[in-house]
Amino acid sequence: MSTKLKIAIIGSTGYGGVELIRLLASHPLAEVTSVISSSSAGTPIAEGYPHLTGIREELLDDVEPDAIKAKADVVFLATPPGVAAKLAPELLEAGLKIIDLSGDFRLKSAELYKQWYNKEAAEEAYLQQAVFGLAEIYGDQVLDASFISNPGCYPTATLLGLIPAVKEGWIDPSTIIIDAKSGVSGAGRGASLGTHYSELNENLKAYKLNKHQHIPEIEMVLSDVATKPVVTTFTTHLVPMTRGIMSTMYASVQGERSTNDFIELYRSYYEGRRFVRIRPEGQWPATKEVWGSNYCDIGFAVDQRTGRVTIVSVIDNLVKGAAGQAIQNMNLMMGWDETLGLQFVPAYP
Ligand SMILES: NC(=O)C1=CN([C@@H]2O[C@H](COP(=O)(O)OP(=O)(O)OC[C@H]3O[C@@H](n4cnc5c(N)ncnc54)[C@H](OP(=O)(O)O)[C@@H]3O)[C@@H](O)[C@H]2O)C=CC1
Ligand SMILES: CC(=O)N[C@@H](CCC(=O)OP(=O)(O)O)C(=O)O
Repeated sequence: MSTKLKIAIIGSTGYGGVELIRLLASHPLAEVTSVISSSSAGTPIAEGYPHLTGIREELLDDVEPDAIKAKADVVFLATPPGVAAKLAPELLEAGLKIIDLSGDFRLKSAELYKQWYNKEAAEEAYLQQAVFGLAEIYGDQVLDASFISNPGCYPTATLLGLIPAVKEGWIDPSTIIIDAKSGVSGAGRGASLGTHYSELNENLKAYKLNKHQHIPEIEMVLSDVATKPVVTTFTTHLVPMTRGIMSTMYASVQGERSTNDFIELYRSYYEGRRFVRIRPEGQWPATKEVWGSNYCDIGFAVDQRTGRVTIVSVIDNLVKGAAGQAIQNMNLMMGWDETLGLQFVPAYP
């Protein structure tokens, strides 16, 4: 009998779920024992995803908590907002470990959740119990957790790019502007007018200005790090590519700091964290340079003329922004090396 950790994936037919399947297929200590769908139970997952032919031939299971409890030790939820809020509590109470990829448990205020997601929040006790799994920053809390709320894709790129400078007081948090761009897989597999080919191809669109649900998530963490309330301007754009997020951030520098000072600060802050790579002076990361990998690459340019720093941070939204970071959190929860099953070299070109 296999001694591997048993994994169930709810939402396995979505982009986040199918990326979990891809990454977990080569995990040395974990195996997927149930792929779950609320709409296609009883059909083979490879029918909707032929790239899984010969890799995952089993039928999709229904969302049935008792069956999940019998088949799994850890449950990943890669479901739309509102689903995990209802499903996670019962699974947690049954003793399962939960990693939720949706936004349902990230915000610790039910009121904020309702305001930004336009839905009723999960029960207060569970909002408080869920650990915000930004692994490089809150890894110590993840170690003891049985319930992880995986950060959003944009917040992952943005926060990893901002936290050291905010924490050290090297930038004025009230001046931060975040200009973020995402590939279309960030919107999930469902078809919509805004994401179909002829709307997207040869096009660049800003969306959800001042209304994006990741604004309170970014502000929650920056306020925690700055130990005072921080508000930011955060603008998202849709780019005609499949994977990738670039967050370009601007802020006023406090004190005399060069580009190299920032590079040294970040290298020291992230020392030993294998998934954050700090670029040398004059080199700014591109999304293709992290494609298919769990890396977050960060580059800097201080402008002595304006007194501002530009910070460029890139991730693959489906890996470090979703499934990869979720597996990194699982590794930490289990007391394993955080890089297990995640040591991919980015696919280039
Ligand atoms: N795409 C990305 O880059 C990122 C996504 N996320 C978040 O992860 C979650 C999943 O995103 P993504 O995979 O892109 O979305 P998709 O739309 O691609 O997939 C969502 C899946 O959820 C399942 N689902 C829908 N309703 C229910 C329900 N009531 N009960 C159980 N399952 C349900 C659907 O499968 P079925 O009908 O078969 O059940 C669907 O395949 C979202 O909350 C998203 O915001 C977070 C970070 C990055
Ligand atoms: C390109 C695109 O549409 N991206 C999505 C990201 C969705 C996401 O990850 O949402 P949660 O973090 O709330 O789960 C968006 O901007 O809403």
